[in-house]
Amino acid sequence: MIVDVSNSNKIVVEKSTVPMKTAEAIEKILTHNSQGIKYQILSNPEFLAEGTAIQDLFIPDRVLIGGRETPDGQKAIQALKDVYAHWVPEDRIITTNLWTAELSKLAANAFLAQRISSINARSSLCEATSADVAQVSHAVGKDTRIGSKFLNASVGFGGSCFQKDILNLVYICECNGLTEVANYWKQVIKVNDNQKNHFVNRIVSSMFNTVSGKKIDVLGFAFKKDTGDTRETPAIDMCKGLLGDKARLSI
Ligand SMILES: NC(=O)C1=CN([C@@H]2O[C@H](COP(=O)(O)OP(=O)(O)OC[C@H]3O[C@@H](n4cnc5c(N)ncnc54)[C@H](O)[C@@H]3O)[C@@H](O)[C@H]2O)C=CC1
Ligand SMILES: O=C(O)[C@H]1O[C@H](OP(=O)(O)OP(=O)(O)OC[C@H]2O[C@@H](n3ccc(=O)[nH]c3=O)[C@H](O)[C@@H]2O)[C@H](O)[C@@H](O)[C@@H]1O
Repeated sequence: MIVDVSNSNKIVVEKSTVPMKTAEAIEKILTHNSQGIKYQILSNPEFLAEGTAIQDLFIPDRVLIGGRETPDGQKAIQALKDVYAHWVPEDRIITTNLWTAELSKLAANAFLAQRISSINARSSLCEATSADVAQVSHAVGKDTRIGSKFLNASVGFGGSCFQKDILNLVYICECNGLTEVANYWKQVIKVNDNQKNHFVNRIVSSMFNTVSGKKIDVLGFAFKKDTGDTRETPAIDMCKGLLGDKARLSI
């Protein structure tokens, strides 16, 4: 499609979160069909979160641009950098090679998800020992090396990206023979699944070990606050668990 409408050299920017080496695949396809036109592919992953999209766009922690380490690649990077320079300070624009940019996006999401699984795993321990997980988070997060963000215990992370991106990372690890590393990341998802089951079990046990025939209202079905997005929301798994015990749900 790009080839059909291109009548001069083009820069193609990858914004979606993609498997590593997608830029290479795009480059091959475009170059193969190029009819003399030159294409530069850039990886410019999106880091916005739902609910804060506009703020994240205007004041991003960083903008990441990956491109080829050739003179043409560097020229393309500079062209995109010039666009962002209209509102993003230069020291927040990071430039790398293509593969680093693609992997950095996956790594960032995996890291965030890992923090949530870490605190959620701790929340089970807190329940077993009468410690207060919110106070543990507060105390741990005060260490500036750790930081306080993304340490809220929850019923498990949801949304369309974290699990998909970790599985993407797992796939890359397995393709490169890094089974142990793949297993490490799989564990983040396993802890998340356990957390969702644990929440259902707690509801059931607090309602005299059965929810059969009982009416339960579900408030807040989206995967997090300030969004109407229900993709991969933990509420789906919770509702399935409760329906499995024949609860009557009102959402
Ligand atoms: N939703 C978000 O807050 C963020 C999303 N992203 C990334 O941006 C990308 C898009 O995310 P969303 O807009 O949420 O997803 P979405 O599912 O709402 O939109 C994806 C679109 O791509 C189309 N599509 C899927 N496969 C295709 C194919 N093979 N060829 C052509 N079109 C195809 C779908 O029809 C759909 O319109 C994903 O890679 C996601 O990881 C990154 C940061 C934030
Ligand atoms: O690649 C993406 O799509 C985006 O994925 C996440 O953004 P998003 O999924 O919109 O939402 P988050 O705010 O990260 O929350 C994800 C899940 O983690 C949960 N969460 C978050 C923080 C926390 O402390 N505890 C916790 O359980 C939320 O409730 C939610 O279910 C990342 O935060 C964005 O940087 C990234 O661009």
